[in-house]
Amino acid sequence: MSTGTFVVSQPLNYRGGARVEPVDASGTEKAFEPATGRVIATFACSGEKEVNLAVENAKAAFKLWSKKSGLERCQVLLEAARIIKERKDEIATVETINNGKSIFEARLDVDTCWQCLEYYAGLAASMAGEHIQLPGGSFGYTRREPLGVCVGIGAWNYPFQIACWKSAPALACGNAMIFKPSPFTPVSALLLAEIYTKAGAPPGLFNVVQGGAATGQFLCHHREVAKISFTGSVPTGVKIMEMSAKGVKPITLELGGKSPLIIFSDCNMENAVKGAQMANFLTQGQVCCNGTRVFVQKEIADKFINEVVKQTQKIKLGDPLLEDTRMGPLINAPHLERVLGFVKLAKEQGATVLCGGEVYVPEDPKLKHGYYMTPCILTNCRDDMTCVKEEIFGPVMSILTFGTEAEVLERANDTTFGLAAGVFTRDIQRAHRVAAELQAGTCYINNYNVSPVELPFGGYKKSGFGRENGRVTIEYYSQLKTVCVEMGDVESAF
Ligand SMILES: NC(=O)c1ccc[n+]([C@@H]2O[C@H](COP(=O)([O-])OP(=O)(O)OC[C@H]3O[C@@H](n4cnc5c(N)ncnc54)[C@H](O)[C@@H]3O)[C@@H](O)[C@H]2O)c1
Ligand SMILES: O=CCc1c[nH]cn1
Repeated sequence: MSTGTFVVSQPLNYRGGARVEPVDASGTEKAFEPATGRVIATFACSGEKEVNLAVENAKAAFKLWSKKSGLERCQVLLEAARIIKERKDEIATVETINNGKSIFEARLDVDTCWQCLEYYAGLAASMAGEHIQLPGGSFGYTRREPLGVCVGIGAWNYPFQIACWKSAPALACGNAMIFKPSPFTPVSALLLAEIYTKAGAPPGLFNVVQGGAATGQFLCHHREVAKISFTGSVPTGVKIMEMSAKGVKPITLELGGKSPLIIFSDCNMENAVKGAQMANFLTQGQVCCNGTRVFVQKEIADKFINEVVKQTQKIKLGDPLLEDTRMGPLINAPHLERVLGFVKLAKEQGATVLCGGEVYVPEDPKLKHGYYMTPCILTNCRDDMTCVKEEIFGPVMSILTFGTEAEVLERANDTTFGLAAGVFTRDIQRAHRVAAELQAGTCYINNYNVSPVELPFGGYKKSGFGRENGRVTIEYYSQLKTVCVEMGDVESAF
C-alpha cells in the first residue's frame, strides 16, 4: 500500500463479532490521511440505539467469557497476540496512513501491542484470591472478579496501541469491552476487533462504536457500563469524571502533560541529546508524556543546544510510509495551525527559534496538501511563557537553563500536570534522589519515552489516575469479593 491510495469501504462499527453500520446516528465524521489531506472514510457517529445494542452484545459475551478459566482466556489472548505479530506490517501501514506517524515508529507501536496481549495473557492464568484462616476453623477467601462491560475511549495519537492497552487487561480479567476510538483515527481498532474474533473471543466481547463527544456521552451514561477507561485531554477527562460520578463508576484517566526533562552537566552528552529528541519528536511531538520542558544545566547549555539543533535538523521529514522517513505530518489542519500558533506566541513572548517551527511542503506533489511542519527548538524560554506552561502536542522543544539541583526540582514540579519526567546524569545517587522528588507517574533515568508493557504507566496531579500496563492494572479491571465461612455455630448477639 502506498501513500494516497487507501480508502475505507467497509463499515467501521463492530458488534456481535462482525462489522456493522450503526442503526442510528448522531452526525457524521470524515477521517483523513494526514500525509495528503485526502478523506479516507466518511462514517456515521453512533447514536443511543447503537450504543444500547453494543452494550447488549457485550453483556451476552460477558456472561460466557467471565465463566472461563484464566487459562482459557490466556489462550485467546495469546492467539490474538500471535495474529497481531503476523499482521504487524499491515496494521502499522493502516496506522501510518490514518495517523501520519512514520512507518518505522508505527511498527514499534505494534510491538508494544502484541507484547501487551502476551503479558496480560500470562497474568490471566495466574489471577487468584487469598485464603485467610479465622478462629475456630472458620476461614475466609477472596475472589478477584471482573467488573462487567467496560468502556474504552481513545485519543488519536496511538490509536491501535490505546485499544490494545485498554482491552488486553480488561479481557484478561474476564470483562467485555466497547471501544470508541477518536473520530480522527477510526480505522485500526477494527483490525483489533477482527483479530480478537479470529482468536476465539465470543461475539460481542470486543466491540467498536464510532463517534465523537455525543457517542462518548451515551457510553459513559449507560446504566450497564461498569467502568470507563479514558485517554485524552484534561478538559474531556473532567467531563468523564463528572459523568462517572453520577453513576458511581470506577474510571481510569490517562490525560495530558507538560513533562520536565532535566539534563545535568555530568550527563553522557550523546545520550542526553538522543533522549531529548525521543522526549519531543516521536509521533510528530503528539505524545502525552513528552518531556517538552528541557532543563539544561548552565555549564553545558551551549554544547547541548548546538548538538541537539544539529541532530534535529537532520530528521528526515516527509512521506510517512517511506522506510527512511522519521517524521510525518501532524494529525490535521486545525491542529497544525494550533501548534504553529504556539510557536508564534513563543516568539512574541521573547523565545528564540533555533530551528524549525514552520510549515513544510514536501517536493512530492501528492503530499502538498499534507499537514507537515519542521521540528522546532526554542531557547531563551522562561517558566512563565505559554510554550513552557501549556501542552502544545506538537514537535516543539522548549529549552531552559538551570543552576542547582534544588532550583531545577522546584521549577520542574511547578506545574498542574504530572505524567512523566526524565533525568540525565552519571551520578547514580543524584539520579534516584531526583526521581524520588519529581512529582510524576513515570520517571525515566538516562532515557525517555520507552514503553515496556511490564511497567505501570499513568499520571500524578491533573494528568490523571489509575494505571495502564504492569501487574497493578489488574486491580483497575477487577473487583475483590470476600467470602466469609463459618465452621461452627452462630454466636448470636440476641
Ligand atoms: N496519558 C495518556 O496515556 C495519554 C495518551 C495519549 C493521549 N493523551 C492526551 O490526549 C490528548 C489528545 O487527544 P485528543 O485530542 O483525542 O483528546 P480529547 O480529549 O479531545 O478526545 C479524546 C477522546 O474523548 C472523546 N470525547 C470528547 N469529548 C467527550 C465527551 N464529552 N464524552 C465522552 N467522550 C468524549 C473523543 O471523541 C476522543 O475519543 C492530549 O492531551 C494527550 O496528552 C494522553
Ligand atoms: O501518548 C502517550 C502514550 C504513549 C507514550 N508512548 C507510547 N504511548
